[in-house]
Formats: sequence, structure tokens, C-alpha cells
Amino acid sequence: MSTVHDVRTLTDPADRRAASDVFHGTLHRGPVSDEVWEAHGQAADEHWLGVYTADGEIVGSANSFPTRLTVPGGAGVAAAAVSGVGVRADSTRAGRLTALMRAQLSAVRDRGDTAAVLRASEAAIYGRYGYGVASRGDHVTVTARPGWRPDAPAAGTVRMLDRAEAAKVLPDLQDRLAAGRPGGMTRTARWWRRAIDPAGPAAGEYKAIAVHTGPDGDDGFAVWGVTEGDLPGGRDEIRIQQLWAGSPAATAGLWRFLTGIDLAAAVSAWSRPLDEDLDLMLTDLRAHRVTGRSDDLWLRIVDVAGALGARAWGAGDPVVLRLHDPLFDDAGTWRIGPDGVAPAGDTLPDLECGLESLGPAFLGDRTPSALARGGRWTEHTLGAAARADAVFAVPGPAPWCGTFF
Ligand SMILES: CC(=O)SCCNC(=O)CCNC(=O)[C@H](O)C(C)(C)COP(=O)(O)OP(=O)(O)OC[C@H]1O[C@@H](n2cnc3c(N)ncnc32)[C@H](O)[C@@H]1OP(=O)(O)O
Repeated sequence: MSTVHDVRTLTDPADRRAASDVFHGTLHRGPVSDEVWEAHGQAADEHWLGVYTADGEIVGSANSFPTRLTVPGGAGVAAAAVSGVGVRADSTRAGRLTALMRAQLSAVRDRGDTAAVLRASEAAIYGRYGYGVASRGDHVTVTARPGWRPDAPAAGTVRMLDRAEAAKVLPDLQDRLAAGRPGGMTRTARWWRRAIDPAGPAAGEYKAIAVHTGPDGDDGFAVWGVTEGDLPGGRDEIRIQQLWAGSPAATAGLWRFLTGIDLAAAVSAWSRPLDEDLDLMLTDLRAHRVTGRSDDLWLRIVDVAGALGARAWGAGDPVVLRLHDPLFDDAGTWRIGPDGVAPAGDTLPDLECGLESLGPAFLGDRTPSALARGGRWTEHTLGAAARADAVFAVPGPAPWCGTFF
């Protein structure tokens, strides 16, 4: 018999603060200070949930902020960016997260959002709620001052900004750049305050910011800190926190700038788009090392018709895809082709999968054939996965979120 948990929507800042304290505890962190909470703790446009014991004590939390997520073809859909998920260690494995997820996704659906997205602390948690990895990122290290090939793209200049200037320039620039890549998402004012406000949570931290300007204006930016080396002078490692570039020249320009900064041995980044292709621009391609790869954005489609209808589709014969929702009702059977998407009623499907396995193909990170080979999609009609590959393929950048939340 499943337990009914007391999940409440939190609007009072004091309740939200209690939820925030619980969440930080689940990350093995203490509560934030009064000052940080007042300046950065929460915002009115967010949706917060808490799960309570029978004694009225909060033991779990989940929240989300509104965003627009770019899908293949360039459209943006309304999505809930989920964060702050945690259940206190003495209350786990009793179904509280499931109760929070059910309440949160119901609210997302009632608000009319198309999807929910998140960055997962652990890969085993969210598939059961219909989330799947929709983009991945490479961990990259580039040796300082690599040789650049003479034909590497180069057009533009780089200027450094202080945090106050950056607060004016970066939000619009990032919105524009994120609209050009599937998986890109808009950020809220609170997100930016937390990331770069001189008095924000990262106040004492070294953080530097630069913008790239190309022939048509600002077209990229980077935010970085350093890992200090043992010896003064020459052994620091520049750690990219954010790097968005709207063209290959902006990518090359920003990396060229960062790898040319004095007193640094290397430049590293934790998650770069899989199509950055920086190695192609270097005389010694081994100066660029991919040291790992990890999941980037997790996507959970909530409004199937809205999501499939917003995305562009490639050429090829249509396929009939049956979808299962692991949490809610049936997600329907859909005819998908170059002319768009329509409900397919009781038509026998060519292919079948759970929503958690649609996400990887939806943004273009994986092909239907790869998902079928991995056992994630079932192919009922011979050759249907290959047909779906053509329909799901849309020219454009590889999916990548580039925002941590
Ligand atoms: C978007 C973000 O904020 S990511 C941050 C997520 N938070 C954290 O990682 C903080 C530390 N962890 C926690 O707070 C908790 O362990 C949570 C939130 C991950 C899980 O909360 P719980 O209340 O224990 O989850 P719940 O009891 O509802 O579990 C549901 C199912 O998921 C499984 N599950 C839950 N957490 C995990 C996990 N970390 N690894 C593997 N399985 C898990 C449970 O075993 C259960 O499986 P079952 O249905 O087959 O029995």
C-alpha cells in the first residue's frame, strides 16, 4: 500500500527558506546566511513545494523557475527548470520524492508548460518520472598557448567586463545565443544575480568575464575562475564556468584569448557542446584533451502534442510512434513526418518507447536507431528506426544547455 504524503505549495518566504535549508542539508551543506537568503534565496515567479511529516515538519523540497527551452528548428517552448530537489536523510526511500515529482509535474502541466528540465545530481533518480538525458557535454582541457592553425576561424575582438557591466550585457546576449541551439534556455534575473552579482553568493571568489565581438556585434562570452596551483606564477588552471559562442570564430576567439592569458598552465571546462570541434583548429590536436563526458540537460516532456508540434522535422517517410508515460496517463500514438505531427489513434505503431527515452531523440542528441540498438525504443516495423532517424534529423548545432541550475 502506498503512503499518501503531505505535499504543500510554498508561497511564504519563511516556508521557502525552511525548504531551502532542508535542500542544502541533503547536499551536505549548511543553511545560507540571512544576507544571502534575502538577496538571492527565492523569487516570486518560482514554484516551490515542500513535503511534510504528520507532525508538520518539512523534510523534503523541490522548486522550479520558468524558462524558454530552444528545440530543433529554433522555436522556444515554455518549460519549468527544476532545482532544489532533496529529501532529508532520515526520511528517504519512503516515496517522498515520488510524491513531490507527481505534484510538481501536475502543476507544470496545469500551468500549460510544455516540458520540465533539470540537471541531475545522480543518474539513477529521474528516469522513473519520465526524464531522459537530452544533451551531453565533454569535459575539456586545453594546454595554455597551443598553436592555432592559420586557417582556424578568426574574426573579432575580446574585451573584459567587470561584474556590473556584465550584468547589463550578458543576460540579453545569452538569451540570444541560447535561442540558436537546441537545449539552450533563458535564465531568470535571480539566476544572473546569483552567478555574477558582486555582492552575491560568489562575492569573494575570483571571477573574470570577457565578451567576443564579431562582424555583427557581440557574439560570445566567457566567465571563468581559477584553480590555484602550488607555485605562484604559471601553475594556475583557468576553469571556464560559462562559455557561449554564436559562431566558430567566436568559439575560436574566446578559447584563443583564454589559452593566451599569462600565468596559467591550462584552460579547462566541465561541459562543452559535442560539436565544438576545437581540436580541428589547433596545430597539435593533442593540446586539446577530452577528459570525460557527462549528461547535460534532462528533459521531461509534459505536453506531448505541444512538444512534438514545436519541433522541426527532417525529410523522409512518416513513422508512427507509441509513447508511454511512466507517471501519468497514456502519452498517445503519433504520426510524425516532414509535414508535422498528428495523433494516430489506434494505428499499430512502427516504434514504441517511454517518455524518458523520447528526450534523447527529441533534442537530437541520439538517433532513434541508437536508442533501438540500446533497447530503449522497440522497433515493430522492420526499418522503422532508420526511417525515424531521417525524420528526427534536423540540421543545426548539437543540443547543449550550457546553464547550470
Ligand atoms: C534537480 C536537482 O535538484 S538534483 C538534486 C537531487 N537531490 C539529491 O541528490 C540530494 C540527496 N538525495 C536525496 O535528497 C534523496 O535521496 C532523493 C531526493 C534523491 C530521493 O528521495 P526519496 O524520498 O528517497 O525518493 P523516493 O523514496 O520517492 O524514491 C523513489 C524511487 O527512487 C529510488 N531512488 C531514489 N533516490 C535514488 C538514488 N539516489 N539512487 C537510486 N535510486 C533512488 C528509490 O529506491 C525508489 O525506488 P522504488 O520506487 O523502486 O522503491
